[in-house]
Amino acid sequence: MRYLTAGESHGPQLTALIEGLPAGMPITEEDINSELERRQKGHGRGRRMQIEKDRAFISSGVRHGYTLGSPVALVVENKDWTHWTKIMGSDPLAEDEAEEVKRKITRPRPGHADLNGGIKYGHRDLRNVLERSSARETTVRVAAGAAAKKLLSLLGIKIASHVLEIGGIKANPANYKTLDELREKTEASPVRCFDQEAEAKMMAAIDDAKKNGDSIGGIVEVIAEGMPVGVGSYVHYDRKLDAKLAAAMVSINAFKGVEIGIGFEAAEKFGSEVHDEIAWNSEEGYYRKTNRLGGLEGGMTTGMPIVVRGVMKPIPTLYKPLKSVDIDTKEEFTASIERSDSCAVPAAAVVAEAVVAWELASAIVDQFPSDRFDKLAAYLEQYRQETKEF
Ligand SMILES: Cc1cc2nc3c(=O)[nH]c(=O)nc-3n(C[C@H](O)[C@H](O)[C@H](O)COP(=O)(O)O)c2cc1C
Ligand SMILES: C=C(O[C@@H]1CC(C(=O)O)=C[C@@H](OP(=O)(O)O)[C@H]1O)C(=O)O
Repeated sequence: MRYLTAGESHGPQLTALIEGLPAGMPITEEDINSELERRQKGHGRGRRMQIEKDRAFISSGVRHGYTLGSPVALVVENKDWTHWTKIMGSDPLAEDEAEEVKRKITRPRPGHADLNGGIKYGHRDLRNVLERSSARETTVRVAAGAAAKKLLSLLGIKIASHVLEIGGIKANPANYKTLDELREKTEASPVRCFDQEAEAKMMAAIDDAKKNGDSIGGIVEVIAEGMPVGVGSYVHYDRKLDAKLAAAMVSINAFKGVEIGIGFEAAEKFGSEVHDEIAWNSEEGYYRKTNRLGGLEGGMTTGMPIVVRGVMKPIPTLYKPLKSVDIDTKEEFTASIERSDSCAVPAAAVVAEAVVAWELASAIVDQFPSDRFDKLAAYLEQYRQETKEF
């Protein structure tokens, strides 16, 4: 399975084009819209989120609520577009109006793609870079992820995400019995945090950063339960599922690191404290007595919950701006900004959930017979039984 996205932050629309969803899988716009709504929430978001009301339109590949096996295209309109029709229009501009219409940007923002992208593509108007490098694109990544989540849920695989840390405030380890309970608690939290004490402190930290014209980052965690054993492969570097998950997480705007299972903590432990002992019973088949390796060994699923964490750097656009250099005059300047998020970690947790869902669904579709959804579901059921008795 694969997907591409298109669209500029202030252009008319964003699109995700998905190939490989099995035919005959039930899906509705509501399945996608509920995920889009989750991504828009979170304490610390800026004024843009008050303008947008993200809704997906399924423009192809689905008929009467079922996938056709043909490419699925998902379109989300940018409501802000109405304010940018001239600035972002595709029609050529008359020479005398060009400069004033374009809202040309010659001042690259530290921490953004502006300068590198301008140099690479030869754009002296850095708007041509920032329009696409903006995290607005994560809207349609979440839309594609929603289709993947639907496939997973129909195959009995659950996925959830939550925030572990914001601006140095750490949540106590989430203590939950089921993923549904984790989800219920974190959905109700303005920072998607299970620990209510930490939640209050995180919100205060976001408010403080905003008051000081600054921004903060944090850590999110994604957990998926119910993956069959042996998804992914050890035989080639590019078939290892842990590698795909790591790439997917770091591909999210502002994500700078990934951990699987106990992650970096493994560096300070003995092997006997890290590796998960293997056991078997007739009900579950093989299982691990612990899950410190986060459901992945040798680039394949173990059948235990998949646990992936990602770290998001603080948002780069600051009301207390950093210094940079104007690419036309080469003079130093201090940037002035109109609007920005001060913390988008809660929203990024939803994006992380979407990209992990995509990689898991994709690995399943690529590994098992999947032209037809009913055949895939039946095959997977049989495979699960076989792996239990192996
Ligand atoms: C959900 C989300 C919202 C974001 N909002 C902003 C924002 O309002 N302002 C900003 O400067 N960066 C924001 N970012 C981060 C930038 O898009 C990102 O740092 C930039 O494109 C450079 O990419 P890099 O940090 O991955 O190198 C956001 C990221 C995510 C995931
Ligand atoms: C629009 C979204 O996030 C945007 C991501 C973003 C950036 O630089 O990444 C900058 C801001 O956009 P604008 O420049 O229009 O104020 C955020 O609002 C979104 O998440 O839907």
